[in-house]
This record gives sequence, C-alpha cells and structure tokens, in this order.
Amino acid sequence: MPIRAILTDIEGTTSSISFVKDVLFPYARRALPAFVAARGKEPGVRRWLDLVAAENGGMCDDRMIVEVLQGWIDEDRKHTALKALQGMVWADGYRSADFTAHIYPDAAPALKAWKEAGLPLYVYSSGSVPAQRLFFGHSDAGDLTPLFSGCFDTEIGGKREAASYRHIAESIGIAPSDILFLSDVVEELDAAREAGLATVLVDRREDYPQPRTGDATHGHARVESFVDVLAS
Ligand SMILES: CSCCC(=O)C(=O)COP(=O)(O)O
Ligand SMILES: [Mg+2]
Repeated sequence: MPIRAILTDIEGTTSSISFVKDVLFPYARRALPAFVAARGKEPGVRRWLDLVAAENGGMCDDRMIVEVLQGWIDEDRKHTALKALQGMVWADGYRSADFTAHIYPDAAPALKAWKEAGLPLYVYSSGSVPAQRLFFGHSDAGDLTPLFSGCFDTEIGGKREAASYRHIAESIGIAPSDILFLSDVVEELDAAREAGLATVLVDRREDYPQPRTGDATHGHARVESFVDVLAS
C-alpha cells in the first residue's frame, strides 16, 4: 500500500487505556470543582460549561454542571465539551509533574522511525487538541510533539463517522487511500475504511487480554505492537 502519512489514535493505541482511566480521569474528576469555581467565568471555559448546561435542560448552577461532567467521566463519554475541559484541568497535573503520559515502549521508536523515513504523522483522538499536545509534550518518552505534523479532535467530527476521516484527509492534503489510520477501536477503523483510508487494528494485550481475531477484527489488519504496523 502506498502509505504517505500515518494518523494515530492515542488511548489503547500509542498509550495504555489504564493510564487514561486510572490516572487522568480520576485527576480530572477530583480537580473539576475547584477548576470551575476558579475559572468558570473565563470565556474559554464558560463556553463549554454553557454547552453542557444547554444540553441538560438549561441548568444554571455550576455545581450541577460539575456533577454532570463527573458523571460523564464515570461513563467515559467522549463529549467535546468534557474533553476540552479535561484538557484544561490536566494542564496543571502535567505542569506540576503529578504524572507523565504513558507511551508503550514500542510506540515512540516506531513513530520516530516513520517520521525519519519521511512519513508525516498526525493524531486523531477524542482528547482535545490541547490535551493531546500536553499528553505528547509530557510523555514517559519525553517531548514527542515535534514528531507530529498536526492533531485532530472531535471538533472535526466523531471518530465513528466516515465524514471525519474525509475532512482530515482534506485538511492534510493527502488522498484518503494514502493515509494509514491506527486505532484500538474497530468501529473507528470501519469509519476510516469507509472514507477510503488504510487501517490497522492495534490490539494490545495489556489493554485487550482476549486477542481480537477472526470476525472481531472486522477484516482490518491486526498487530499487537507498532513494530509490526508497516509489515501488516
Ligand atoms: C489525549 S487526552 C487523554 C485521552 C482521552 O481523554 C481520550 O478520550 C482518548 O480517546 P482516544 O480517542 O485517544 O481513544
Ligand atoms: Mg482509542
């Protein structure tokens, strides 16, 4: 396949689901009330709080909005407003070195090798673009942000919608068929394939102890490590 660019998911693909669920989400859950109390009037914060309120019958009490957001964290809702707010909350955690972002040991060397081989790299994650930059800027493998030529989040569209991948390809300026999308979620890969992208299911044993084989792969090439991605 004539791959000219790689687009990668984060959670479950470059990085472990447990880091997101056991470190990032609890941090955001704990820090949200103080964050909203301190910064809830800033336009860049208020915009998202108002969107949450409007989608929940127009509630006007910030404490109730925080409860809705905490409920969404517990449900792992990939809502754009939640993701934008989470990104702002995590900034403090990364800056005060409360944690660094997990990267699978095979991921950073592979990303570097692909980039050195002339393949531009892009990210498409439910995490907001600022959250993605923080994540790769404070990773276990150091600052990986220079590796990426661009980042996309759900402001471009949902990850299970083919149109999102068409828009990403247009924005990158590379034909969909020349872009390889890596993800741990088969429904995301289905949408990318519908848009014409090449796809690889990253089926990491640490995140998915039961290997997804046969029909469970939906016909996508499958790897357990980034080492095998371009050979798949
Ligand atoms: C990069 S922000 C932390 C991850 C996150 O909040 C998330 O929802 C990741 O979802 P993904 O689309 O990367 O599986
Ligand atoms: Mg994922």
